[in-house]
Amino acid sequence: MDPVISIQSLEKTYDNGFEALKKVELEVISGEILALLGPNGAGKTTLISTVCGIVNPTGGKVTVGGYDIIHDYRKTRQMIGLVPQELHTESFETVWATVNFSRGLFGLKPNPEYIEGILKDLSLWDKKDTKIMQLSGGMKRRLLIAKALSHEPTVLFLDEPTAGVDVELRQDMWRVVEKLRQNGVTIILTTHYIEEAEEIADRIAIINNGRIELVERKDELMRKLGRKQLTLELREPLQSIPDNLADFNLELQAEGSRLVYDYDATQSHTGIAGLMQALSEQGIAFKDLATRQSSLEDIFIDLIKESS
Ligand SMILES: Nc1ncnc2c1ncn2[C@@H]1O[C@H](COP(=O)(O)OP(=O)(O)OP(=O)(O)O)[C@@H](O)[C@H]1O
Repeated sequence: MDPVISIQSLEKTYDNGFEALKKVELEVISGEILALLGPNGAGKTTLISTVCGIVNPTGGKVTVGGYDIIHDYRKTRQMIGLVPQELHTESFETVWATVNFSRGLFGLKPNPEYIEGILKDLSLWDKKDTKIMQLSGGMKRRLLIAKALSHEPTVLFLDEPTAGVDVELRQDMWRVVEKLRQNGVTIILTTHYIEEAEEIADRIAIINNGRIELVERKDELMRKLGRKQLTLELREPLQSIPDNLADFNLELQAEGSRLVYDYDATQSHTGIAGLMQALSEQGIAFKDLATRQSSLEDIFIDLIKESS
């Protein structure tokens, strides 16, 4: 599959000497949704801003659609839409004028039908004549997306799109993202809500301390690193874990009334059959059982812990 963005040995050292990106390598596949995850200060915004031409790299090479972001910056910027974290203007302009103006900045002919469609998708159509300064916080976020889409980009960056937004806006956003994906737009998003990435991303990239730690298809990542837990609610509480169960990775919880077994779901022998037999030999009966698959969030936390 063709990469639409190719990042090679990308480095960014800020003026104060801080190395925010350290030889970052990443390829973004055309038409995918890539979630870029990482703790605060990991370098997510720096990476996005560099690809978008807002931050100058100090080393390496980035191409978008085959064009170099420095030598062919006009071409690459034309292809990219960026939804930043916040809108900084308190303008007297109307929503309609602002979004059309954004499109004009890219030298494109006016396309009122297209802009109308975006505003409708983002539930902003009835605010088209409202001045920006009169919009609520949530509406300003919607406007940021409309502006980013005004020039019909083929690559869209969303930096923390759902931080602090209400459920309705979140749902609207994901509906728009889904529609864009169906139209072949490539989407790169950063989020602290890992369950969101789990829901919508095709691939996950994890960045930590300015380095890409891992890039993997989401389902593959969950399969490889996902662990499972079996929880048994015991009929009678145990004081301690009996000796014949010592080989199993067990934990006693809830004052001895709950036994939790951690196992690797990818192994052909999970040990569950053996555990059941050992329990029955000990006369330990249970009244209920449940299994739980580790979430992307669990995996993420473990990976970050390991690498720091
Ligand atoms: N202009 C700057 N000058 C010096 N250091 C900077 C500058 N901008 C960012 N940094 C530092 O670079 C590192 C990466 O910042 P960046 O904003 O890219 O992280 P992030 O992953 O987006 O974090 P968050 O999740 O908090 O938004 C941080 O340690 C930050 O303090």
